[in-house]
Amino acid sequence: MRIKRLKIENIRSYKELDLSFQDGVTVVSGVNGSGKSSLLEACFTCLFGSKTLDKDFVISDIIRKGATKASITLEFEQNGHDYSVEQFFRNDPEKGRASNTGAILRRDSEILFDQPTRTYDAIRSLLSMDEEAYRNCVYIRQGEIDVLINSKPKDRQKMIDDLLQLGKLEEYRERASSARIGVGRHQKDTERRIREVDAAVRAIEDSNPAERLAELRTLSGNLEREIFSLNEKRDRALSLKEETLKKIAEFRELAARKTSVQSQVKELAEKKDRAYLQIGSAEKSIISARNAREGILDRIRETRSGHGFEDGDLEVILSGIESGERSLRDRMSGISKNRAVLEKEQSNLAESLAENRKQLGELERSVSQGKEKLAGLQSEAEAARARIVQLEEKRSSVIANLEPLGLTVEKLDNIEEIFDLVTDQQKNLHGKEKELTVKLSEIQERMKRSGDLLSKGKCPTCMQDLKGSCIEESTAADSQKAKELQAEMAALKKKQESLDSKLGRVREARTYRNDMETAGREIKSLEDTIKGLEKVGTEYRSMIADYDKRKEDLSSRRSLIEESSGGLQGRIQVLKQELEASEKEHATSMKLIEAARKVRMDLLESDRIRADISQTEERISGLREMISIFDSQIAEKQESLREIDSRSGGFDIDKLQSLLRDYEEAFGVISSEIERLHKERESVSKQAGMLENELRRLEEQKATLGRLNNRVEYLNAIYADAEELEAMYMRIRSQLRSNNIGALDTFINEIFAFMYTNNAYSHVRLDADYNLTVFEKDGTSLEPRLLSGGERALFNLVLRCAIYRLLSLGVAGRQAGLPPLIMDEPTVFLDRGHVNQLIKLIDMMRDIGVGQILVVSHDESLIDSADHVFTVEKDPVTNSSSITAK
Ligand SMILES: Nc1ncnc2c1ncn2[C@@H]1O[C@H](COP(=O)(O)OP(=O)(O)OP(=O)(O)O)[C@@H](O)[C@H]1O
Ligand SMILES: [Zn+2]
Repeated sequence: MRIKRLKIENIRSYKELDLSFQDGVTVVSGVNGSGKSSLLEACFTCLFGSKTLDKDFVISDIIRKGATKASITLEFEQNGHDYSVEQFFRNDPEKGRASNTGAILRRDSEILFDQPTRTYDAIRSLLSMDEEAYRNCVYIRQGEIDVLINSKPKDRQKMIDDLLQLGKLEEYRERASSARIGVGRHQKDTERRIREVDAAVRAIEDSNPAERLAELRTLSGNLEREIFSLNEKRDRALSLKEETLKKIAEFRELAARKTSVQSQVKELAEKKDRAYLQIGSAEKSIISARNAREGILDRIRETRSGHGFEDGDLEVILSGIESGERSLRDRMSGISKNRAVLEKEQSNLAESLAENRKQLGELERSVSQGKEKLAGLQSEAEAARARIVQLEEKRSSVIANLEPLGLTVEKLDNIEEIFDLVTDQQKNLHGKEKELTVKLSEIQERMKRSGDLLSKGKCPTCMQDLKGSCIEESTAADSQKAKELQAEMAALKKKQESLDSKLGRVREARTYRNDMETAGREIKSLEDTIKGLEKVGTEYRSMIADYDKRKEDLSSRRSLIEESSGGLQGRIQVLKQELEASEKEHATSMKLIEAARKVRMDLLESDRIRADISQTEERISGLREMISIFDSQIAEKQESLREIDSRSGGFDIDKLQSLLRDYEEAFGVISSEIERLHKERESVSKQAGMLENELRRLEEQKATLGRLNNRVEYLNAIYADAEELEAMYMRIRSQLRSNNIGALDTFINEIFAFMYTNNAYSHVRLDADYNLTVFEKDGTSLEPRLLSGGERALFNLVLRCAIYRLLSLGVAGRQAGLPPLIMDEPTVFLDRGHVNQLIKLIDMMRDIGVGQILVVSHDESLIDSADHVFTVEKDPVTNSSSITAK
């Protein structure tokens, strides 16, 4: 086993640590309390989990104070594989609970186990040691240096046996022993079973089951025979009973038949009565039919003589009358048709007459309208002419008015130009007047201001005297100018007045011109109107003449129509008379036809009645026949009644019924006896079945007995084998042990001689019972516990190194996994000389193949001789340990 790496989180004084280990001797040094032992403990705890805790320690002690989670990971090599163990811890200070929450074992990075107990078992078998062996051999804790020496030989023996794999042999021996004991138990069980089965077999055989079975079978045969004879008796009783029943049934059937035949006879008699009644009513109906027929024949004779056809075939007569009537009807319809044609013609004439009258009326209306219109037109033309005359007069009065204005008719054409000219001149004069007014008012204003100043006498600004100044002069000029302007203004006014009067005349002339123009236009339009009116008047006149002509035509046509209408009327009258005559004739022939048809109907009726009568007579004779059939049937039935009476006379029904009761009782008694015997037979066969079962069981038990005897023999053989095996394991172990003890004794003495530098003791002995004895030079023997502290430490080292040497020889394949040697403060009790020897011993251990040696020590020479040094320090501030490797 080679430790390669250790990782710590929150264990004891370590907050965190990741440390690699090398081969060879590593010395761990540091001041007290720096964390050296904690490092070794961490390795130990990582391998064996919470099993490493001493009785005074709990899990929360190894978790760093204040932390709630902690873990340790140890990587190591064993038998060519890389292993890693991880342990997880959790602390809950509030609940005061801490636990090992998980453990994972990996081989070559693959998880093998992930649960603390499984991991613990796996590590134990992988290292071939438990935590105790590890602590006693691999890892010597501080202060536990003499445990191996001080322990009882028995414990020492167990421990060394374990390390040397002798424990396995003991295990096998124990297994063989418990197998032997198990087999022994089986033997005993089986033997007890044999005794039980044997007793059961004997008990069955003692009760004689075969004999009992034979007895029961005989009994069963007797019962069978008895049942058979009773069954025969019962069958007889049954057949007698059935016979009697049959007779009773026969009697009952005859009685039923009699009743049915009697009711049939009654029914037939009733039917016969009904037939007689029917015959009576039929004969009555025949008499009344004959009377009715006589009546009808009388009526026929009467009608014939009344209409004159007493004799002759009725059909021939009727068809003669009917053909006469048809030709008469044809003629009548011919006349009616002709008459209708004529009447139509006449109504046509009346219509055209009415049309003619209407047209004439219309024409007359048009003529009178035309004349009225014509008169209106003429008066309109008259009025227009009068108006023209009026207008002419007005025109000549206008012309007369022009002269006083100094104008002629010709000049009126230019009156607009004249008007424009005069207006322009007037505007011009207005402009000049305004100019003059402005100038005049300016001057007058100036003159007023100067007058005011002059009246004050002095200039208000410069106080100069105004008399004789320029102002006086200009005021005089202004008044001169004002006079001139006023004169000019007066002239202008005069001119304006003359222009105004001229404009008045021109305006007047303009209205005259307008009047003349309007009158001219009106005259022109009036003349047009008159022309139009005259034209329309001519049209009307010719239209009226036209109408007059058409009126004449219409009147002449009218007289023509009236004439032909008179002719038609005459012809219609003639046709009417003809029709009346025909109708009379027709009515007579219709009456004749009616009478003949009535006779025909009566004849048919009389025939029908005659047929009815003969039918009824037939029915009567049928009914009579039926009555005679009924009579013969009744006679038949009465015959069979007599027969039934004679047959039923042989039965005594009371006797039959008492017999039936007797038979039934006998049947019941026999049946219950049979039932009882059946039950008895059943119980017998049940008992026989039980006995048969018992016999079968006897056979089975005998077979079981045979099997059990075989098994006991087999178990005896196995028991002997197990006993032999147990003894063999014991022999092998003690042989190996004595061999090992011999070797161990030799190594102990060799190493002791090497280590021990004083001269007191000669040698040591380890006997077959693992007792250790030390001998002085003079041969005196001492127990190790009597040695001094330093001597005990020395002995312990010697013993352990001897065991390592033995292991290194490869006991039971152990060699490959030789564990590291771990020592915590081994020099404590040693003097200088022995410390030096320890250094040499360590070298020797490395030479025999202990790959890793881990020593906690302050000793300088030990540190100097180390291959590697770990220096451990604890930071006083964080209270956390750390390690530096050299
Ligand atoms: N659960 C814990 N939490 C925190 N610190 C702890 C815990 N258990 C122990 N310690 C501290 O760990 C420190 C290191 O102890 P350790 O036994 O490893 O010291 P050491 O280096 O072996 O000293 P010595 O030379 O005296 O043997 C101690 O100072 C102790 O107070
Ligand atoms: Zn002035």
